[in-house]
Amino acid sequence: MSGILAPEELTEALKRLPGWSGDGEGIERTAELPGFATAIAVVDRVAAIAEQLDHHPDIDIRWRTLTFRCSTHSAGGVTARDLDLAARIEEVLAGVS
Ligand SMILES: C[C@H](O)[C@H](O)[C@H]1CNC2=NC(N)=NC(=O)C2=N1
Repeated sequence: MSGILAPEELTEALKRLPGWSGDGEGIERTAELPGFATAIAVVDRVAAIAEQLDHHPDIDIRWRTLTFRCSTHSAGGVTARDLDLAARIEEVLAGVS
């Protein structure tokens, strides 16, 4: 089981995740894609990764703007699993924009 990150650990981790911000409650990033179809393709790839990891982000879809929010519901905060998921979301975004 991963535990909730200490505030200093979270601050350090966010330095390695440009574009992501957050606090003990969750981390998030917004990304604007070239269009709606691309945004949905990103959501589809992230969904496959989330199923693999058994760890799922909250996703807000507004036309071509996506907001991903990662927190570990069962732990009530941000854990290493959220950092891993955020890094994987970054890989997907890097592949399309
Ligand atoms: C049973 C299953 O492992 C849990 O419900 C998982 C699924 N995905 C999850 N995703 C996130 N973000 N937090 C969780 O606590 C969580 N729990």
